[in-house]
Amino acid sequence: MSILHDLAATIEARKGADPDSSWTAKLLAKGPEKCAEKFGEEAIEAIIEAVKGDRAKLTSEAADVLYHFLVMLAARDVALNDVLAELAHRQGQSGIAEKAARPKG
Ligand SMILES: N=c1c2ncn([C@@H]3O[C@H](COP(=O)(O)OP(=O)(O)OP(=O)(O)O)[C@@H](O)[C@H]3O)c2ncn1[C@@H]1O[C@H](COP(=O)(O)O)[C@@H](O)[C@H]1O
Repeated sequence: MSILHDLAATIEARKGADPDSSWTAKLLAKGPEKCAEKFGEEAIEAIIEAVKGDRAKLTSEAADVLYHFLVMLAARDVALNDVLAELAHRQGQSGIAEKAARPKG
């Protein structure tokens, strides 16, 4: 099992846990909108480090992004495996070819 799967399982197990004992439970208790907002904040922090070019800080912020991304998915009951299956489905398909094949309008 990958670290992302382990983390997703931990997050899932925090649903309904005591918000005073777990950051994940606290975040989930605030609802999916707050989880999405927090993900957005973390993404912006990662963007700032990417623009600055500080690789160590970008690495740390990227970890925050991945964690909060998984919390956001869990808040809306979207399984990590479904996201990975979507990525697998896209494998071998060029992004340029996919865009060109989209219906016009
Ligand atoms: N990977 C993480 C992880 N990354 C970041 N965070 C927390 O996310 C929070 C938000 O980080 P910020 O720096 O943005 O916090 P902040 O600036 O105080 O937040 P604001 O008040 O500004 O909104 C911090 O409390 C971090 O500790 C995480 N909390 C938990 N995990 C994982 O989730 C597991 C379960 O954690 P608990 O749910 O707390 O038991 C842990 O064992 C870890 O594996």
